Amino acid sequence: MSQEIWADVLGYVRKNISEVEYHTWFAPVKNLGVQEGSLVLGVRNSFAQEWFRKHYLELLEDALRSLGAQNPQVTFQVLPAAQDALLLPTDPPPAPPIHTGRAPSTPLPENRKVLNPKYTFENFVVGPNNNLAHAAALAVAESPGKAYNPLFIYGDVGLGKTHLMHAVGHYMTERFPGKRIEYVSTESFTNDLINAIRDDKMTLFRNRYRSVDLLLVDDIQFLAGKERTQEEFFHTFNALYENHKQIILSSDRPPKDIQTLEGRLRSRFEWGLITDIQSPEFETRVAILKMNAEHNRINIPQEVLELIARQVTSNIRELEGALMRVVAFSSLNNVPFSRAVAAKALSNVFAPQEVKVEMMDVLRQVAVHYNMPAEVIRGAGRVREVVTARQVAQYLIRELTDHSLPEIGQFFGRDHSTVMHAISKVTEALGKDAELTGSVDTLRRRMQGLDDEEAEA
Ligand SMILES: Nc1ncnc2c1ncn2[C@@H]1O[C@H](COP(=O)(O)OP(=O)(O)OP(=O)(O)O)[C@@H](O)[C@H]1O
Repeated sequence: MSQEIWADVLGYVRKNISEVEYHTWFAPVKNLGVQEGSLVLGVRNSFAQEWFRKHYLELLEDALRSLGAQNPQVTFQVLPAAQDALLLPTDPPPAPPIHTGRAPSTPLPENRKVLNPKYTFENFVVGPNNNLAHAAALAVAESPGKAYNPLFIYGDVGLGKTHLMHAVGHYMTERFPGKRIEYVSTESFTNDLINAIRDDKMTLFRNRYRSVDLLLVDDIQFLAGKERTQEEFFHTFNALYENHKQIILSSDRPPKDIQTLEGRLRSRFEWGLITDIQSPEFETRVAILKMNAEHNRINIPQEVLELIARQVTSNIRELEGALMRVVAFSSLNNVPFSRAVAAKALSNVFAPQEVKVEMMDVLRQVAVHYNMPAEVIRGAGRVREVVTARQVAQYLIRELTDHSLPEIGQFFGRDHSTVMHAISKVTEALGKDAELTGSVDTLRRRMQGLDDEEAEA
């Protein structure tokens, strides 16, 4: 996690100094972690150490302040191995952290280059919001070119489309060493095409994209309106498809909603399987945070993770960012994790939750939604509709309030295991039962004070 803090600091620094300065001074710096609230940076020699103290200390402190440090501290240490090195060419920046323990057996350098090491199936938390997309991706990884071709995954930003595509790539690299994988965004595909036309290198371009075993194309919605690219992609698609090579496409919307997409491409996109990823529900968000914390060996209490999961509800990239902020805040201020610390760390980024939802609020809303008296929901009735409303109420109370399972149980005159059962019933049905999923979403929005228009913005 200290790598993420450092990445954030570097991002801040980069915006405030010139590129030349950045590469000369910051690229060679080694992040040595946060110790007792102080960011420790390894520099090459004592000259650099002095230079940093004089010229960049304030900037670094500002960067830490933007992460929530109240009394920002930076310490510079001269790296032993580099003590006598001159200020000569810089090291490459550190590789992104690799979270998975398994390394590909015979890694293909080019595959490794294109795939994010973090984006594996092992690191993908499966929930009702993404289980179909996950299952489809796994099926494709196991029998590429045979299960579903193409596999078309769509969903809003930051929900794991790229992660799943790369996971198939990693899986294939491990299972079938020697297979060629190409991952490309639609934008890069377009740029490559433009360059190939300009430089008269179309044969090379075609060979590159038509000789792969797995082609992953991100953000295919950007094909809209690009006729020449669509034409070329059409031929690429056909060549691969006819040779039973796997194609996976991602988009922010289903093919039928991509405007100005040629009919022949649209119909091809619909040949295989179209699957979507929805926003994760509370339990999945907590599970994702938990996995992230464990990978980074951070021991963070469940209740703190739950608070973060309540703040960030739709985008997983932002959810991870929020965890990073909480970790940064607590380590830079040298205070242990707590709900209060987390709330403070996130208060600059997210509006504090204005209304504190109470159990009774949830029950009332559920009663209105299902058109039955609140007391009936709380009562002992076993009629199916009543049981469903009761389970939804318990599920939402757990998600939207801070009450524990025994407290919720008491509120309904039941014990905590009944509540646990209700929650797992609803969790199981989400994504499968459209009516129930719709009810839960509507109720959640209503209670978070979002009307539908705002929620979609
Ligand atoms: N189910 C999941 N389990 C664990 N991490 C996830 C999951 N889904 C998404 N993530 C993480 O969330 C971040 C965003 O995911 P990703 O980049 O795949 O989103 P995306 O849908 O491709 O977004 P965009 O449309 O912006 O490209 C990544 O760090 C990814 O690892």
